Amino acid sequence: MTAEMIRAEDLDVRYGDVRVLDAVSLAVNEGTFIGILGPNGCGKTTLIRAISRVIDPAAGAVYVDGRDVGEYSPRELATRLGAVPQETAVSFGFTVEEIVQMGRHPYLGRLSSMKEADYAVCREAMDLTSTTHLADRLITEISGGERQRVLIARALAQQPKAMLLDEPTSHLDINHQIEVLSIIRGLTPAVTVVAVFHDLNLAAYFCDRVILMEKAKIVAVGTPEEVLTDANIRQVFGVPMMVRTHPLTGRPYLVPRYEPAASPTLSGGTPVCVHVVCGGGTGAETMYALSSQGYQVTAGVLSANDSDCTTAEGLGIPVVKESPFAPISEGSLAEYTALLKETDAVVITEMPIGAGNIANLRALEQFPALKVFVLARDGAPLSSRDYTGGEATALFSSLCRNGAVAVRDIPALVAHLASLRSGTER
Ligand SMILES: Nc1ncnc2c1ncn2[C@@H]1O[C@H](COP(=O)(O)OP(=O)(O)OP(=O)(O)O)[C@@H](O)[C@H]1O
Repeated sequence: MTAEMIRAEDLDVRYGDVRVLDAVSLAVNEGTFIGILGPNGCGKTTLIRAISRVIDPAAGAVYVDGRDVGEYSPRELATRLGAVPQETAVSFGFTVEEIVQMGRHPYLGRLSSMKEADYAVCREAMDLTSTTHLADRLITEISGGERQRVLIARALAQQPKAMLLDEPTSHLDINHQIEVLSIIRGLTPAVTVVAVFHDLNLAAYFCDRVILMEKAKIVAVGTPEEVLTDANIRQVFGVPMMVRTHPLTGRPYLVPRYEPAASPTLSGGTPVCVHVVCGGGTGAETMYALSSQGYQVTAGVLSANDSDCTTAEGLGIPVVKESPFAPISEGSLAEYTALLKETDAVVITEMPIGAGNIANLRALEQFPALKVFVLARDGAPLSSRDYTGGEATALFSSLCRNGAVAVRDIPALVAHLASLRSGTER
C-alpha cells in the first residue's frame, strides 16, 4: 500500500472572525503530484501555509511522513518539506547562489560550513531550474520569473521528501511554465509535490490528482478527469467550460465559454429555438454564438466523428448523431424531423453537401413554413459545395422560393433572429 506523505485532519484557520479553512482534511500519497485549485480567496495559500506550519491552525492536525508536524524541529521539518511561497519578494542583498545555498541550512551544524557535497546539491538544483547563469546576480535585480525559479532551486537544495509550491508558475512565460512544471513533475515519485495552480489546463496535464476548493472547503478530490468537469468548474468559478480530451495528451483540457445571457423569448414568452444544419466545422462559430446569446440551439444530423458534433456536445447542445460514414438512417431522420417540428428557425451553414447528408436538406422541404437562414460567409457559390450532382443546388433553390434568407455573417443572422424574437418576422 502506498504510504501517505502528508495528511491534514479537520484543519480550521481563522483570521479574526473569518474562517478561511473550515474542517479541511486531505491525504497526499507518497510520490504523487497534487494540484490545489479554486477561486481567489478560497484558502489555497492558507492550506499550504497550515501544512508547512507557517501558520498554526485553530484546530486540526497535520502529519508529514507519518509524524505530527508539531513534533519536528524547524530544521528537521525543512528536510521533509520544501516550500516555495507565492510571494517572491526576498531579502535584499543576497546573490542568487547564496539564496540557493540557504536551502542547505537544515543540513549544516550550528558552526559547520558547506562541504563539497552541499555545493554539488546546490549546483544541481540551479542546473535543473536553469538558474546557473544567474549565480552572481543579486536576487533583487532579477525578474519575477527568474526569482521564482531561484526559489524553486532553493527548495530543491533542501532535498525535501515533499515540496509545497504556491502558484509556482505565476510569473513564468509559457516556455518556462512548461519547463518548471516538467522539472517538478520529474521530481516525482522520489518527491511528493503539492502545488497551487490557477491554470486549470496546466493542473490537468501535470497533476496525478487535483483538489478543488471553494470558500474555505474542499469540494472535490480526484483525478483531473474526475474533478475538472463542466459542472464542478461552473459551481466553483461560475464559468461554463467546454471540457475536451486533449488530442495529443489524452488529458482533459478546458476552454471557457460565455454564460448565456437571459434567454431571448418569442413574443409568447417561450425560448427561441434554432436548429443548426452544419458539418465539417462550419457550425462551431454559429452554435457557440447562438448558445452564448441564450438561444436554445439544436444541431444535426451530424456524423459522430464530425468536429461540429464534438463542439455541439461540448456546448451541451442536443445533437442528432449518425454513425461515422453512414448515410442518415431512418431513426436519425425521425429524431431530426421531431426537432424541426419544435424549432423556430433553421440555420444552414456552408457545409459540403454529399450523399451522406443530403437528407438534412430534403427533410426541410416538409416544413415550408419554417424560417430558414442560409449562411454564406465564404461567398462561394453553392455549386462548389454540392457533391450530389445538382440535387443540393435544386433543393436550395426550392428553399429560397419558400422564403429562405441568405445571410452574410453571424451578426446579420443574429439580427434576423432578434426580429424573430420580437415577433416582427413571424
Ligand atoms: N494575513 C491575513 N489576514 C487576514 N485575512 C487573510 C490573511 N491572509 C489571507 N486572508 C484571507 O483569507 C482568505 C483566504 O486567503 P488565501 O490567500 O488562502 O486564498 P487563496 O485561495 O490562496 O487566494 P488567491 O487565489 O487569491 O491567491 C482570503 O479571504 C484572504 O483575504
